[in-house]
Amino acid sequence: MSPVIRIGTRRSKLALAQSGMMQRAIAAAMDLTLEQVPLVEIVTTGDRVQDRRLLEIGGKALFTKEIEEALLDGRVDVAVHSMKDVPAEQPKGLRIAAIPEREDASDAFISHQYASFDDLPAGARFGTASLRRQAQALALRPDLDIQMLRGNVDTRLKRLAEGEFDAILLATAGLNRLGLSGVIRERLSLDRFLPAPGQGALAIQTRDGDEEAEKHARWIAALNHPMTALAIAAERGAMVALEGSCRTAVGAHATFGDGHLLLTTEMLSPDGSARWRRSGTLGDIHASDAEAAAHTLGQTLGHEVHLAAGDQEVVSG
Ligand SMILES: NCc1[nH]cc(CCC(=O)O)c1CC(=O)O
Repeated sequence: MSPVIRIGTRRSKLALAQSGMMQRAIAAAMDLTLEQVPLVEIVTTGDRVQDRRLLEIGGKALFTKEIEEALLDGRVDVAVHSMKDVPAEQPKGLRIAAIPEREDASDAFISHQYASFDDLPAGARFGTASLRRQAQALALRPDLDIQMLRGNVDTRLKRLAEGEFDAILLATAGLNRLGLSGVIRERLSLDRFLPAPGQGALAIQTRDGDEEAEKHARWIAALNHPMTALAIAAERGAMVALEGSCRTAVGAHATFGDGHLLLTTEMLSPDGSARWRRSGTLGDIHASDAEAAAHTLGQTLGHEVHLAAGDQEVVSG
């Protein structure tokens, strides 16, 4: 049987786990076989370059660019991304057709010797390449020795196992999707380690335009989880307002309670010595324009954080 929808994916284990989940969901929703929804592996610059901070080689679009090119040329019909890695602006001709239900948004603490973040001894070697995780860790524990740690999840766990670090942080969602939740020593509180905007969620991207592509987008829309999409709209609104520079440590997380969407967003100085945070709520979450309102809430709070940080030195290096 010939393919009906081809899914472009990075070939890291995490990307394959995530796109495999979506392959099964799409096949089930459309009553297709898995062979009719094949995975097409694409190597991205972000996968090839493992030794420098992403922002030094051009930012997070490096994980999505080659896949988006394949989508635009019609080599694939759908792309599955970690929401966290999707830049604020969609390239012309592409759109996010669905945001499935979010996994756990938290960060996970992983260590062989220490059971929790608070158990780390003075000067412990703490591996991360994320400015946000670095700043949040230093805000609580300025004594930590932050060390550069890039690479996919397996590489990071291997380097921890080899004794290069005392502890590392990884997204809980990625570990859960890989069946590696057993390595987690502590699920960090969302309050102390406010996640990256979109952490734990996936984005299903499609092409605009021709009738075939529109048909795919309508099918894919069945996988959208409206409450997740609303939370993501708010978090990404904050991200847009805060990302004046890619050298900032930014967190944003939205949750639901009492019929309200609650958003918290923050920016930190890279050394964690300063932290600016705002929270706000959106009441009418079932209104037809709720997503736009959530995005506006995010932008407003992000802007307030930006103003509060003012001319402070939030840029390192
Ligand atoms: N930047 C890499 C990346 N992009 C998405 C995830 C995890 C999965 C997710 O957040 O949904 C990870 C790895 C990590 O931060 O541990």
